[in-house]
Amino acid sequence: MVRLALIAHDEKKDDLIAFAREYEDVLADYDLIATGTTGKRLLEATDLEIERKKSGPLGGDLMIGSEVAQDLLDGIVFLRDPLTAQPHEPDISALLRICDVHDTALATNLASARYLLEGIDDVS
Ligand SMILES: O=C(CO)COP(=O)(O)O
Repeated sequence: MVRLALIAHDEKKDDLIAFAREYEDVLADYDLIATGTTGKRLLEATDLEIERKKSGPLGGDLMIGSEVAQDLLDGIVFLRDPLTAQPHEPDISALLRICDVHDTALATNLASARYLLEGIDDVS
């Protein structure tokens, strides 16, 4: 089964929720994980089952990065806020880097997130 991580910074959480609602039928067939607050918001807004990790600033990005390092994840949709400095920027960079190390599909905006979902069935 496809295992996908969903993450959004605060300014992007509404966008991710709208995206998850739009693709809810597709996402319902996936094994989903999310960082803490993103997961909470998605659980409230959809009927999806989601395994919640720690909140991003408390290590959630690193927990998801650990799954990437173990080749447990097929892809990540990570809607970053490019206009706001994040206190845990090193953790974010680590997650992006380990995706490149392991050639794990990573979408950081809605346009690429659509491509990722449309293509992920083919590669998994
Ligand atoms: O900060 C995040 C990603 O870097 C997301 O964390 P939350 O989903 O807990 O807000």
